Amino acid sequence: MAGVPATPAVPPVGPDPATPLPSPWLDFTREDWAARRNNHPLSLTPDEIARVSGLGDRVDLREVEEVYLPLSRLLSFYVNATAGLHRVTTDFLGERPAKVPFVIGIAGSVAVGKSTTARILRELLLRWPQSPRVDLITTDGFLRPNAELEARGLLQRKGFPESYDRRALLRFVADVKSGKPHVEAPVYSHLTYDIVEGESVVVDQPDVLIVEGLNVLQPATVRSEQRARQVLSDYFDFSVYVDAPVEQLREWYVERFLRLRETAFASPESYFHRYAALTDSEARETAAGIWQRINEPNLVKNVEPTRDRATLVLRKGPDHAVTHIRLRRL
Ligand SMILES: Nc1ncnc2c1ncn2[C@@H]1O[C@H](COP(=O)(O)OP(=O)(O)O)[C@@H](O)[C@H]1O
Ligand SMILES: CC(C)(COP(=O)(O)O)[C@@H](O)C(=O)NCCC(=O)O
Repeated sequence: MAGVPATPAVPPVGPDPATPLPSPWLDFTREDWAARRNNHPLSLTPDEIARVSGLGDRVDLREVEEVYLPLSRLLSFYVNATAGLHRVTTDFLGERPAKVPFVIGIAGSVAVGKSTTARILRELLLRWPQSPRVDLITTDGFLRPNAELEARGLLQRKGFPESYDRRALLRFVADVKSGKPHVEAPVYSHLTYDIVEGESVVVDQPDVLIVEGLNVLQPATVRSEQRARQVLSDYFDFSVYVDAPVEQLREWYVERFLRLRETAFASPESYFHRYAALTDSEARETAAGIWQRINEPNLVKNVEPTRDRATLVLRKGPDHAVTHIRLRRL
């Protein structure tokens, strides 16, 4: 028997929950990204080669030219465009334009290369007329002193969000961003493994401030932060997450530890002086233990979940070579 024609399905009202949202990202292979240089022919000047080489003999100049130089170009466009936005807003308000620094956040795991990325970008940003003064700050200066961490049972949680004075960090960046002169930040020593009492660094109305640290893209987690309704990244004009597979990170951490054993740990002043006498295999085991106890759990729980909040993700493979780049377009 011929069946009764089925009632046509009524399409649901509103977006189909099964339809994926458009991706907010533009994805580039390293080759695609390097080809951006064709639109903006760029090469390192002899001066830049000298300054970047001074950052460490392991930094590959071709990598700098193909990956970081185009990024510094893109950043210089953002700095210009942001200054333009600021100008129209002050015009609209009838206010006198004040100098407002462009703030860049750099996030990622311990040992991924945040400090190196920050230092390379600082050197390269200096070439653009928009950014003659670039200051760099690391968030380790806002770690709580060891005595306080110990009293709170947090000495084995260095680098976790709760080990920082996040309110002081937020205030510091807010002050710099508001154009305040002479803003001071505390200083952390990797040698003594503690805050250096009585020492500070001063940031004095730069054109660009780079803020580098594990947790710079952290959302509000504790109640007092949720009440304050402000987080550090609210003050960022651009942010970079430096990314790499966890096995690779573990290896870089262990390698760096082995190198430090021959250099910094050898100093009697070093908190880790006792590690200087370790054999190779003992040193590897010690480093892998610290990685597994502290840095990897922090990466998994607190750092990596912030990756998608960044404006740009640099994904690295072996030898710190950047293999993929994602740029937020929405
Ligand atoms: N682009 C790079 N090229 C070569 N080596 C790098 C690069 N970035 C970082 N490294 C090396 O990797 C290690 C970790 O880098 P570092 O910048 O100290 O990491 P983080 O600040 O994220 O802990 C260091 O030994 C550094 O010399
Ligand atoms: C100092 C750090 C917390 C990094 O701080 P950051 O500048 O990213 O805020 C980290 O490098 C560290 O020392 N972690 C403790 C575990 C370890 O000894 O590796």
